[in-house]
Amino acid sequence: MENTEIISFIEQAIEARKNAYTPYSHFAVGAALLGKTGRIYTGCNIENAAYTPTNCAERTAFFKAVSQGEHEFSAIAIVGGRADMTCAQICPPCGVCRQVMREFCKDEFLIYLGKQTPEGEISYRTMTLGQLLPESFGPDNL
Ligand SMILES: O=c1ccn([C@H]2C[C@H](O)[C@@H](CO)O2)c(=O)[nH]1
Ligand SMILES: [Zn+2]
Repeated sequence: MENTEIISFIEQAIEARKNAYTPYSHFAVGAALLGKTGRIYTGCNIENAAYTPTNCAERTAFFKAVSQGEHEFSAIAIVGGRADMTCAQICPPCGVCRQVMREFCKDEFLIYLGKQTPEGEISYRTMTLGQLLPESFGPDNL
């Protein structure tokens, strides 16, 4: 993906973040997941009064995609921050989401950690799954 494509990919994560359901943490996260078919699946975090059933934005995107028959992915964009603010700082995926990524993606899977200034300027850091989850346990280990 070239830079302008990555920016519009991150914009889709920013748009998905608007649907985050976060009455407990007030921390809203959005994700956009690019399947190898070219389709994009978005997700937001969805919290729960019992707390532990909470689903992260990244897993929402993965589970939507898999439930629609897509199993191979190239990249994910993630943005997050206080619900009443723009995502001014990057939001790395939690360990559970990294492991869910590992189920469907190899070390080369691209993770764009986006952020946006209150003025609207978007920037990002590019990481791979191999960097965020080294020496991982995956389907090949069984
Ligand atoms: O990468 C992350 C980190 C946190 N969260 C959610 C879980 C919870 O709803 C809130 C605070 O942890 O943010 C995500 O969706 N993705
Ligand atoms: Zn997570």
